[in-house]
Amino acid sequence: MSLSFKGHTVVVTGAGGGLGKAYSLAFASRGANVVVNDFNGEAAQKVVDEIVKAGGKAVVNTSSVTDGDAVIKTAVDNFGTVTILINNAGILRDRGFKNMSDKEWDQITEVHLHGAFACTKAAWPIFRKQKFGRVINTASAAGIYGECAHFFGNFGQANYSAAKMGLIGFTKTLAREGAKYNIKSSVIAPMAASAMTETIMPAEMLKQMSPEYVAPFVLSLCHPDAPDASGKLFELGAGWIAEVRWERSDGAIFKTDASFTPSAVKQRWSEVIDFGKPSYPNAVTDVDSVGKLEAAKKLPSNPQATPEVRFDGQTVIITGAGAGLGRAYALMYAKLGANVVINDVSEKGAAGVVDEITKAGGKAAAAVCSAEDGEKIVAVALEKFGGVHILIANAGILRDKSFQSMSKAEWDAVIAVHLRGTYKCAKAVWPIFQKQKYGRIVNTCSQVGIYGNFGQVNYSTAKAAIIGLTKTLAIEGKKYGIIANVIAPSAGTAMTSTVWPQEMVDAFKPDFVAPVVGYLTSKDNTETSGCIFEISGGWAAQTRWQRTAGHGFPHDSVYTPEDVVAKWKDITTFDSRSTHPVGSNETMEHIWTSSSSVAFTMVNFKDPNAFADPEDSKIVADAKKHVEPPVEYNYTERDIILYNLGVGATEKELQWTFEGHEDFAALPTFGVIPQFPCSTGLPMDWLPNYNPAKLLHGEQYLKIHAPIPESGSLVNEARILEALDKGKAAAITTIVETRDKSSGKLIFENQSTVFIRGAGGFGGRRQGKDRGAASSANELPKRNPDAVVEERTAESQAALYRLSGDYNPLHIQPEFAAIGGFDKPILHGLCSMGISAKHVLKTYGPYKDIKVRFAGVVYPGETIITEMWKEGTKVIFRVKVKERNLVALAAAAVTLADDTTKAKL
Ligand SMILES: CCCCCCC[C@@H](O)CC(=O)SCCNC(=O)CCNC(=O)[C@H](O)C(C)(C)COP(=O)(O)OP(=O)(O)OC[C@H]1O[C@@H](n2cnc3c(N)ncnc32)[C@H](O)[C@@H]1OP(=O)(O)O
Repeated sequence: MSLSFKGHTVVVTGAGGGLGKAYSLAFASRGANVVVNDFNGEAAQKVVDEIVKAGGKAVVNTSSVTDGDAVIKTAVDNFGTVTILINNAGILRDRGFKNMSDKEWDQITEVHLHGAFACTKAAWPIFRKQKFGRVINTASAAGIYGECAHFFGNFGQANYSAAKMGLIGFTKTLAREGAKYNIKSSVIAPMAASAMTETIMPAEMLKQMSPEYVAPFVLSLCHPDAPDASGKLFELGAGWIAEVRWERSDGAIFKTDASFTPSAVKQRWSEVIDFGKPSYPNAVTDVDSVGKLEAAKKLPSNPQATPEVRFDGQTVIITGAGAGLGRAYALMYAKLGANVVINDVSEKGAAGVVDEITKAGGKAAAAVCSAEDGEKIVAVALEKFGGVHILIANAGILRDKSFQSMSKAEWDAVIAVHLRGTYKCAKAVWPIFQKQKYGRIVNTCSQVGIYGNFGQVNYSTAKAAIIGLTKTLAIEGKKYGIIANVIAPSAGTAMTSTVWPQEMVDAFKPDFVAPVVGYLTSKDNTETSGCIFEISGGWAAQTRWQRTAGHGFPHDSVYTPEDVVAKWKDITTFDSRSTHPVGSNETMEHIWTSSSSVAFTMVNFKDPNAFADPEDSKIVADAKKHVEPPVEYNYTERDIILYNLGVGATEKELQWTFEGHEDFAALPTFGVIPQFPCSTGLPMDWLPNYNPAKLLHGEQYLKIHAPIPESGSLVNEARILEALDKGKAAAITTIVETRDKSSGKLIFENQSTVFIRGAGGFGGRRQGKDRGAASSANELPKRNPDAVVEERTAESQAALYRLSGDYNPLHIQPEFAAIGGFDKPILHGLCSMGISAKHVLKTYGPYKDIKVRFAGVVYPGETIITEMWKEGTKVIFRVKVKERNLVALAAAAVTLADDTTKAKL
């Protein structure tokens, strides 16, 4: 199949450079007429010239995207119609949330949201009439995850994250509204090199991150013969493409009576966030709310956590609290000891709730104004109660209309109250929360924002945008003790009564949502932040992203739209390889891997040929095909302490040996431990003359991808990466990826080489391939070491260390050691590594990867000398055994953590 766009007219906004230019050239090269929109007329003209020179047809349009009519008119005037609209124009106004100005917020909303609305709105009637239309909206990893990859060195994108996530909601509703008219809308989160990234990316990667690697996919989404991708979200870059969808936990159902309290929610919180039985909803109707409410009614009273969740002395601001959900929250907080600020535009409504609370002996004050007047509301809290600890942004309105007939005023009103109102309130409490290093925020989304809904394009966009905003707040607030979550509640309120039947309005009481909000904003919630919860009638569940493993096209040439169609299944199949990314770093890693010949992370462990090498002998090729089933590793603080002690941490170093210390943490080399149950399971008996007593640890590489949790469940996957025939010996390298069990987030990558004496002679490769940072070849600088640390190991060091998971008898049993050729048991290689890495950590601070070669044996009781040389971001080191003046660790180095990683490690 060849995908031609002859007869199509494509409008590309922001097409003077970057992605927009790449789209324009690609469409034109396949026969489409192109309107190259850019406010920079010169840049747009250059693109048009290039197209025309190549024999294509294109015209310039320099209107602002907010003047969608003018943009689309250029298409109609020049080519008679428009069939495809690529909403690509965008700007950045990055700023930490505290310092973000309203102007910076509004400018982003204006271009991304109002711009996409205006252009799509102008094209829509034409699409409907001709019964064909394609819309591509441009989101970003920043929108999906609330942050841009730290690779780009970027923090401070609350405005951009909100707008980009808003466009995902926008697309989902457009897809529903257009279905009947063959109008399909998809949304992409592309990663491509730009002026901004040029300074920090290696040249090879820059080439592969070019917009040319994004454009073919966009073409494939727009072609009439391509697979249907309407309403779908894709992440892509450097030739790697994956689909992203929502995944929801089964959640917990609570008895809907007086025992449904924040304490009851606390008691069963682990059930709410348990993804053991996930579902993949696609629409607001994909939940049996009535069934759940019925089930809730039949339950016995809810068990309560002790001590009770309370809010004594805390002040809560609730917007839109004059009725409905806001009122229910207010009554609950007041009952549990909080001072409550009741914000509402209705004076009567606010006064009524204040009265109700005061009469019941509680404390409340009214703030009668729009939610957009965040400062005024906060001023009331400060004046009446002297502070603020919790913000519930709840105010909202509906202006439902089909997209075709929605007016700009209806669009603007909903975006203003929901999105800008939420922003303004969060902005007003932020400096207070930052200063007091405490704050809780619950923002209000809706299932309509998550899944899209017919007739609510304004509402779904605003609500989705609130998800993006909240995720950024969670990220930026973390170091200040600020926790922010977003809820999608369904309850019978004045607002829903306009769209729900009365019996549902009566049944789904706002009181059945409030306790979850209470728990989320309590002191008791110290972990859950940046998450989305769907709540209705006693049921609460968490909703998160799930992403396919996707497909990475090879980089020898740019892939084509036809290639995309051929690989559609790989791109869009959700299976056991799918992940639950929570940050854009994971996207970056994926892209980085797919575009780098030396990185091995994120390999497809299920692909038996993942490490196939034409130079391998048959026996090696077969061994590499072995796929070990994933193995779990569960641990607690106790395991961390045991490990830390095993590598010489002392009772004086409480951050490593006392779980109550405020900086309690695992030493970074703990990262080699969780893989043990998995990597040691890989069969080695295919090697000739294999004798486990002759096995020595040869090399180790550890990369730490994410902060090490203090406890948890991790899942390991292991494969043989390389098998070298060293003649007399075999050098076998395994690769293990260790992920967080619930989020799927990559935490560690290990590459371990074992040297098995007497097991060579099986043929094939003798020298290893370049494994990038994992390769061992560090020349020692020709100067004296910059730092030296000495530490005597204990006679019992190996006996203690082995309890962390390496039970090899070589380290404890004299007879076994004798078979291995040693007079007495030897120290674990990884124990020596852990001790010396601790020296590096104490001298130079945290690092994000480490590699060593075990060059000589260390015996327990001997003294380790770590010599260090700082070379830029690397610390090269060598370990000697003092008593025998022998090198034990050679070719050793760490890469120091940059500032961003440091904050996270
Ligand atoms: C979690 C994942 C699983 C991990 C399981 C680990 C289980 C643990 O319980 C086991 C341990 O902890 S053992 C203790 C730690 N290790 C040691 O003490 C080994 C110390 N090293 C040695 O004795 C020698 O270097 C020795 C014996 C390794 C090599 O010495 P020689 O035989 O003299 O080799 P040499 O002549 O110098 O070189 C031959 C070829 O081999 C390559 N090579 C050398 N040292 C290597 C090493 N450490 N790792 C990998 N390759 C190594 C050389 O480059 C050379 O290659 P070529 O011939 O192609 O040039």
